[in-house]
Amino acid sequence: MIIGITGGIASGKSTASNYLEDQGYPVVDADKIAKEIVEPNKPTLTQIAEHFGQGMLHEDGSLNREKLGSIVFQNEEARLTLNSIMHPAIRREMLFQADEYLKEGNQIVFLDIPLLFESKLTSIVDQTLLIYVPKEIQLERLMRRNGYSQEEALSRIASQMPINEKKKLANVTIDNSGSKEDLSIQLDKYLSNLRY
Ligand SMILES: CC(C)(COP(=O)(O)OP(=O)(O)OC[C@H]1O[C@@H](n2cnc3c(N)ncnc32)[C@H](O)[C@@H]1O)[C@@H](O)C(=O)NCCC(=O)NCCS
Ligand SMILES: Nc1ncnc2c1ncn2[C@@H]1O[C@H](COP(=O)(O)OP(=O)(O)OP(=O)(O)O)[C@@H](O)[C@H]1O
Repeated sequence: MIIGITGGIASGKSTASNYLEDQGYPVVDADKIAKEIVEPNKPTLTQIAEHFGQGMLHEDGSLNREKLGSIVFQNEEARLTLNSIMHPAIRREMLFQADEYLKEGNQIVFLDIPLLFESKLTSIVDQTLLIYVPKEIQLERLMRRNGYSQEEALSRIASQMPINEKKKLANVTIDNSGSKEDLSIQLDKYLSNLRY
C-alpha cells in the first residue's frame, strides 16, 4: 500500500515523515529526490542552466537554490517551466524507490510529496494523508524556519494550492496546530487504524 503524505509548505510533512521513519516505516521524500537530481553534472541541472542561464550555478557548478527560488516563486511561468523540467524525473525516481521498498516486503510505503494535488499525482498512491495547519501558523513557522520576510513566505505559500482546498481533497487529515508530541499521538492513532 502506498500512502501519499502532503500539506502546504512548512505544514509539518517532514516532521511527520521523520516520526514515521522512527517507527520503522519507509518514506520516499520528493524534496530529497528533487535535490539529488540537480547535483553537479546531472542532466536535469544542465537543462536548468540551459533554460534559466549559467547564472543559476555557483562557481563550483552546484545549483544556486536561493537565486532560482527567488525567480520561480515570483513568476508563475518560470515555476511551471522548472516543474516541467524536474517533475517527470522526480516522479520516476519516487516510483522506483517505492517499488524497491515493496519488493523488500514492506506492506506500507509513504511518499512525502509537497505538490501531490497540484501535480495530479494522486493516481500513484492508494491513500492521501494531509498534514494540516491553518495559514497563519503555516506563515509563522515558515518565516521562523527559513528566516524569510513575510513577503517571501507569502509568495511561496501563494505558489501552492491553498491548504484549505487540499483539506477537501485528502482522504485523511491530521491537524498539526498543536505540539510535535500532539502530532505523534495523532499519527499513532492513524497507524493503529490503518487497514491494508
Ligand atoms: C526552487 C528551488 C531550487 C528552491 O530551493 P529551496 O532550497 O529554497 O527549497 P526546497 O527545495 O527546500 O523546497 C521547500 C518547499 O518549497 C515548496 N516548493 C518547492 N518547489 C515548489 C514548486 N515548484 N511549486 C510550489 N512549491 C514548491 C515545497 O513545499 C517544498 O517542500 C527548489 O524548491 C526546487 O528545485 N523546486 C522545484 C522542484 C519541486 O517542485 N520540488 C517540490 C516538490 S517535488
Ligand atoms: N507541531 C509543531 N509545533 C511546532 N513547530 C513545528 C511543529 N511541526 C513542525 N514544526 C516546525 O515547523 C517547521 C516546518 O515543519 P516541516 O519542516 O516538518 O514542514 P514541511 O511541511 O516538511 O516543510 P516543506 O514543505 O518546506 O518541506 C519546522 O521548523 C518544524 O520544526
